[in-house]
Amino acid sequence: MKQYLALCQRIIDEGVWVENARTGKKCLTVINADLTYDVDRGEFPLVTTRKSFYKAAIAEIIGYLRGYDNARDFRAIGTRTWDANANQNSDWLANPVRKGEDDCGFIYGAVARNFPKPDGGSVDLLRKVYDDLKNGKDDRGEILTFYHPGAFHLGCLRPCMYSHHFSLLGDTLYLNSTQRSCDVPLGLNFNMVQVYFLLAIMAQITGHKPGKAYHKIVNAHIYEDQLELMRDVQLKREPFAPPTLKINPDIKTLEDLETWVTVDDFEIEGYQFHAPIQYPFSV
Ligand SMILES: Nc1nc(=O)c2c([nH]1)NC[C@@H]1CN(c3ccc(C(=O)N[C@@H](CCC(=O)O)C(=O)O)cc3)CN21
Ligand SMILES: O=c1ccn([C@H]2C[C@H](O)[C@@H](COP(=O)(O)O)O2)c(=O)[nH]1
Repeated sequence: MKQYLALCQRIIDEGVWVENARTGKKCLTVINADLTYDVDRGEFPLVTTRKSFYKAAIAEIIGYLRGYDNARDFRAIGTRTWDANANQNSDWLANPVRKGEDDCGFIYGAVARNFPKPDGGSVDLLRKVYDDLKNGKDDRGEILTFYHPGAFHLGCLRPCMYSHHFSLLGDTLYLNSTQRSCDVPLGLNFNMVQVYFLLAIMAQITGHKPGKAYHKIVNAHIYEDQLELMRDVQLKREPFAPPTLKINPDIKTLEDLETWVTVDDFEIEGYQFHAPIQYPFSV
């Protein structure tokens, strides 16, 4: 939480205004931030200086792991985060590949679970990483990537947190996640939860202890219409101690995650938070 607030303050102190053509808004921007989550100590990086909807963040990443490609499926598992990008982005609405209401196209997990090979067919990247880790193997390339520059025209948005690289040291699992673009007031609130969650759940279903998760952000920004709320409201509040995430111990395999798991298999203990803040969202 302290590192989150420090990043917000750094953007305000050192950020540079950058025009963004896609949203038509200016963003106060810094380049490069490195966050570390102590998954081994169970410190869940949930924002406490406003109420955070962590179940929606978990639902979103479960949707990625399942390879979802439409906002309806994301809603059914507990998040509305893809509604706007699927249905309100004018470039996407005009794209002939869009399959109608709620379609997101070829994005995130839909790419990773069915990554096209240049010589034909596709690879399921998550299955490869999972099978290797479950067998105690780390070939120094246990990478789940959502990034396929040759397929950007087939989806409503390029992935932001686009790469998750797992490593085994003895029986401890580590994760390095990389994010190219980060909406710090809204998106990062979710992305911190997701990086922690991904290491914790992969450790559980592959039978390892979780170590640290390292989260690299390249372009970290605050949109012009979010600045006042961040500077004058959220940053004036004192953070609380981090809560703990409890994961249903019956989740034992990737198949469990793909089939019966819901957001109610994840609960937090000891979450103290300040009042919600509604930040504007840019499509
Ligand atoms: N501009 C922008 N920022 C993002 O963070 C973002 C995108 N676009 N597009 C793709 C996904 C969608 N994400 C989202 C979308 C909405 C919220 C959001 O509205 N969060 C609210 C309420 C969540 C709830 O009630 O469940 C919040 O206060 O955190 C967060 C992340 C993250 N990504
Ligand atoms: O997980 C996510 C997904 C998206 N974002 C933010 C980062 C940017 O503000 C927009 C994406 O816009 P681009 O023009 O494609 O960079 O969404 C996020 O923070 N986290």
